[in-house]
Amino acid sequence: MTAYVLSGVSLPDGATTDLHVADGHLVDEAPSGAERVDCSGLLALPGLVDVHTHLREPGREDAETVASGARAAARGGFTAVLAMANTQPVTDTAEKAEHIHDLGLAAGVVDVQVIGAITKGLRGEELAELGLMHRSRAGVTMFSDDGMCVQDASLMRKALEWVRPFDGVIAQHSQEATLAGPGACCHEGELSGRLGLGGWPPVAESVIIARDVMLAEATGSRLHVCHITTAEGVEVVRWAKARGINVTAEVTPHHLLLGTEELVDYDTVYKVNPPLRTSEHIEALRAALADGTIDAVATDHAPHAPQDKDHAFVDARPGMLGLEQALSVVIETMVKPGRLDWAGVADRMSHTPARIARLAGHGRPLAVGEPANLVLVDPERMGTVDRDASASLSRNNPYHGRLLPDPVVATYLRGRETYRRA
Ligand SMILES: NC(=O)N[C@@H](CC(=O)O)C(=O)O
Ligand SMILES: [Zn+2]
Ligand SMILES: [Zn+2]
Repeated sequence: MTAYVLSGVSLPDGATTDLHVADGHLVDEAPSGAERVDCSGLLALPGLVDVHTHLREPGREDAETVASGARAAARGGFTAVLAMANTQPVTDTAEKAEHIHDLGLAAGVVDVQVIGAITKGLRGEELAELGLMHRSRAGVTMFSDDGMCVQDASLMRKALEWVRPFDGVIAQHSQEATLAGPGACCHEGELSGRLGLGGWPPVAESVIIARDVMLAEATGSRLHVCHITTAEGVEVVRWAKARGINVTAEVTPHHLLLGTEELVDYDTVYKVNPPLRTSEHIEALRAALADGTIDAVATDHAPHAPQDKDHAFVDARPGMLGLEQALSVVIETMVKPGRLDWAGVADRMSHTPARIARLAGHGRPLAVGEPANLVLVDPERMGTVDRDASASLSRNNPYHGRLLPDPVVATYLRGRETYRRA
C-alpha cells in the first residue's frame, strides 16, 4: 500500500483530520483511489523515539536480537530506537557500530541508531573511537558507557570535549560506585534494611549528576542524564538548566510507576539499576516530567534470559523490559491524572528524544511534507499485560498480570505499516 488516507483521526493538539499518505510522506492529497482507513476514535502521535534501548546483539542473541527488539519497539509504537553500547563485544569501534547499524537496516521495522561506548570495553580507562564512530556509516551522535558510570572525572571531561565539534552528546549512567555498599542491589532505605539487601543511596546518583553538569558547563558540551530516579538528581538538573547548562534528562516508565514495595517477595524481575525508589521520588519524577525538567521518557528496555534472572536477588542481573508498555505506563501515570496532555506525550516521547539524539526524520510534527512516521492510538482501551504476548525474546516484564492502558493500534515507518494489532 503506497498511498492511503487515515480518515477521521485526532491529532495531539485535539484537531480531527484526514492524514493523507503517499510514498512514505504525509501529503496534501493522496492519489484518487487511495484506500481510506477509518480511524474515528483513534489518535495519531508522531512515531515514538527511544533514546535508551538494550538490544543484546551481538553476544546475547538468546535474550534479544536487533530484529526481535525492533519488532517489540514497533509493537510499542516506536519508529526509532537508540541501541546501547553494552553488547558483547562492546560497541566501541566504527566497525562494530556499522555492524549493528546494518543489522538494524536488515530488520527494517524501526530505525536503529547506534550508541557508541565512551570508553574502550566500558572499562572507564581510555576513550573509545568517538570520532571514527561518528564519521562511520552508523553516524553515531550519542555515546554512553551505560551499565557502568564513567567514574573518572578527567575522562568524562575529555569525552565531553571530544564530541562538541560534531554536536554529539555524552549520556551518563549516573551512579557513584564508592557510595554503595557491597552487594548494593536496591534503594537504600527502611525496606532495604528490613529485606537485608544492600542499598544505593539517592546521593550516589545526585553527586555524579552535579559533577557532570559542571563538566558540561566547563566544556560547553551536551550532557544527557540516563534514567534519573531521585528527587535530588532532579533538583540538580533543574538548577543546571536555570544556569543555562546544556543538559537533558530521561526517566523510564518503570521508575514512573513502580516503587520499592515491589521488592517484598524478592522477585528478581523488579531488580533494576538504578533501583526502584520510594513514593516521594516517584512524585518528584512525575512532576519534573510534567514541567519539562525531565525532557524525555526512555525505556531502558533491558531483556534478560531466565538463567540470568533465576538467582537470589543479590546475584540476579538488573534490568527489565520496557518497549511494549512504555506508552501504556505514560498514559497511566501522566495522562490519566491530567499531568500531561497528548501534545505533552508527543513532546516527551517523540519530538524531544529525536532532538536529543539529533535524529533526522523522527520526532517531526504530523504535517504535510514530513515522513509518515506515526503511531495510531486507542486512548481508552485497557488490557491485562501478558508477558508471553511479546515480540521480545525475553520475559522479564514487570507489568505482567497488571491491568494497564493498551493503546497501540498500528505503527507506520515512512508510511509502511510495521505493526498492526491482530
Ligand atoms: N538497567 C539495568 O538494570 N540494566 C541495564 C544496564 C543499565 O541500564 O544500567 C542492562 O544492560 O541490563
Ligand atoms: Zn544504566
Ligand atoms: Zn540501560
